[in-house]
Amino acid sequence: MEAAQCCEIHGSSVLRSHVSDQSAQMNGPPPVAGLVGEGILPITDEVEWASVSPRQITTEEWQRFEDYLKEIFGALGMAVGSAATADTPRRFLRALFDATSGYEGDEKLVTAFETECHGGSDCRISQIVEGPIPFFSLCEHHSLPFFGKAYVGYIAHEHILGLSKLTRLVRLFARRFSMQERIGRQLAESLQQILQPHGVAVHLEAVHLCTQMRGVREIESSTRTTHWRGTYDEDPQLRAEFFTLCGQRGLAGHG
Ligand SMILES: Nc1nc2c(ncn2[C@@H]2O[C@H](COP(=O)(O)OP(=O)(O)OP(=O)(O)O)[C@@H](O)[C@H]2O)c(=O)[nH]1
Ligand SMILES: [Zn+2]
Repeated sequence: MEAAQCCEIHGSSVLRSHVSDQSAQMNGPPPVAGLVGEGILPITDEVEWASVSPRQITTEEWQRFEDYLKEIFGALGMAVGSAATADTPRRFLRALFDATSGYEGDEKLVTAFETECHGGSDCRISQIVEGPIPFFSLCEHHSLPFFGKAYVGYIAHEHILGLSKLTRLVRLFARRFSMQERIGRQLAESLQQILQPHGVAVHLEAVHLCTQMRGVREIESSTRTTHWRGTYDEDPQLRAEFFTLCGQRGLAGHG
């Protein structure tokens, strides 16, 4: 289905972003890094994704956190101090820091290309759908993982995004303490802002360990969320086509 009035690729890079270096992340105390603010991203010709509130953990704080964890793990029953567990607090902290790297932004996130859409009926483009994009997040209620697949679609107007940037955008928002609904909303809102497309569609399927390994201990169900903007909001046929393009790959983690 031809979904909207639009475009062919014109070819110039028009949007760029910048954020701090993350290369030292896995090697001990984390570097100072920028924090992308909650919600909508500021989009201008020179996109700045960073520097809202740096994540700063000093060497002293890092050591203190390791000590807290050693005490907690020990109280829970871990044989702390054995050859196998001596570094567990440090590993755990690093893993948490890595899992929340979305707060630091992504310096390679935004490269968009101009299209030739001028809104005329002779200028049309169909849906662009990327997925499944695997993601991992931590629920902010229990700090336990939830993970699954994201599908992101849009109908371009004057700009399209480099395909890899859709994956980067999913990970930017997922790799934080979050909620599934928020990740979907942030994806929809940021794409709307970056590209000002005719429409945006976001579908997430995930399983939440906080409902599987504890609490209700429900291991069969998954959680599916959708967010629609623009033409998707108005057109059920477009939404149906989006799901067809997603391929109905099955439940999170099995697709
Ligand atoms: N809507 C939504 N809820 C979530 C998400 N992640 C976790 N939750 C829910 O957050 C709720 C927190 O509820 P509480 O009653 O405060 O916590 P709890 O006592 O641990 O609740 P139970 O998990 O039911 O045992 C739970 O129902 C979780 O299932 C999410 O991404 N979206
Ligand atoms: Zn939870």
